[in-house]
Amino acid sequence: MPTATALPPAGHAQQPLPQRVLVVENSRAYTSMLRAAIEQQVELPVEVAATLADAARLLDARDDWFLVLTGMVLADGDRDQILEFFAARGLPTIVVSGVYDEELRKRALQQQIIDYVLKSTPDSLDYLVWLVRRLERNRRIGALVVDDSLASRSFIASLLSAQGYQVAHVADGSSALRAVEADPGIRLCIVDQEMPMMDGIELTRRLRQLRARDRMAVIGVSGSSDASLIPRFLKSGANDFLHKPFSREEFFCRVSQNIDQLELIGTLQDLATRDFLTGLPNRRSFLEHSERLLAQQASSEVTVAMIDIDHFKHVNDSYGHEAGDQALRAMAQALQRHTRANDFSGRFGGEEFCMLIHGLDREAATRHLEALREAVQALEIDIDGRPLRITISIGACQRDAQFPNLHKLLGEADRHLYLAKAGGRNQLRGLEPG
Ligand SMILES: Nc1nc2c(ncn2[C@@H]2O[C@H](COP(=O)(O)OP(=O)(O)OP(=O)(O)O)[C@@H](O)[C@H]2O)c(=O)[nH]1
Repeated sequence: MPTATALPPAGHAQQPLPQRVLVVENSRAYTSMLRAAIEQQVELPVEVAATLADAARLLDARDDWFLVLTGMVLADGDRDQILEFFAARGLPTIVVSGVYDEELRKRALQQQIIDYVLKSTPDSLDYLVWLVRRLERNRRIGALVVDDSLASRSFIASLLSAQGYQVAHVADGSSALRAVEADPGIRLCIVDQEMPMMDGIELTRRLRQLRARDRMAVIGVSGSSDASLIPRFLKSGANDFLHKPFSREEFFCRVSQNIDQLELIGTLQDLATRDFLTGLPNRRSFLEHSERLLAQQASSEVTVAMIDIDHFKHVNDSYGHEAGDQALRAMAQALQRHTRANDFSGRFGGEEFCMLIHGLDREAATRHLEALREAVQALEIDIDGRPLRITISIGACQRDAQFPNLHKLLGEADRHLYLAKAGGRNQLRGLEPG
């Protein structure tokens, strides 16, 4: 039986995570710049202590500390005492030092200190802001270490845990494939090459069949001096490669860079597929997703609904464009609340929304859409103390032999939407019996 030591499942942090950052530093000018940068750019609360005694008092007073950034020149402790003080508390700690001292840097990095940053470099503030944001986000990212050597995988897992990741580790390729299949929260896999049964390159190839490069980073590791390993790993779908032995710093830089890249791709994908104002999928995304859902649900009942806010021009004209935007956001939230787990909705454009419902017959789909219409009618949107009410008209169409594809369904739903408007608005058309 393979040895598989899985730490808590990755990617499912339910409880609110600690948010507070402590800056321990005696230079007021630097402290206030650092505090402002973290509070404004990362939006985390920051508190400041000038001495170890201050730090102890603040740390003891609450239990929601996430991170410490400490200087090395404090009135009540020398460098060793400072390092020991924070190491003993077990809090993730970054050393921010005024002078470069190679000996101190080495010692600091051995003490489970996350990083040693020289504050005199011109971009140290930017780097620290990036680092704090990275560590904050890592806590919601699952990482998997695959290595048949317990010592090696425990070491890599401990490096990742120190950077905040939710880490699991397994001893072989088959367990790794099962873990990734079971947990969509795993976004990083560190894969050793030399493993019996399935080597790292083969595992990477199989991992790629489960999850694409833009959803999970795979980093190969090996102590072998075989120069062909790196290109073979990369050609099999790895994002990067690390040669053993590597330093903690190199490991951190490589992993962070790969995760940064995944997040950047995610942001670009969001920009391309989400509507900026409401956060709902946009027209293109709705059409693509619906085509896929329709193909998958070839046999079940499918309803397409076009939903349009009534007299929306009047909302803009009477309350202002900003109020109109607020109404669109409120409408989008109501729509999301009425979108069941396997259904899909989006903003089609302007004040027009759409929904794809599956598995409901005409009667049930009618009840579902009527409930949405009534929920929107009951909304009271607060516009600077003035309540704004809106209604919606809905045109719907169920898939059958006459309307077999998305194009025809949307066309017919749109025709019924027009009838709903012409019939007096605030009503649903298209699902009447007979
Ligand atoms: N505030 C705001 N208004 C928008 C946005 N997109 C479109 N609109 C406005 O939505 C209004 C749509 O008006 P019409 O298409 O004439 O329809 P209507 O007034 O809703 O009337 P009926 O649909 O016939 O009930 C226009 O005034 C657009 O300027 C947006 O993103 N924000």
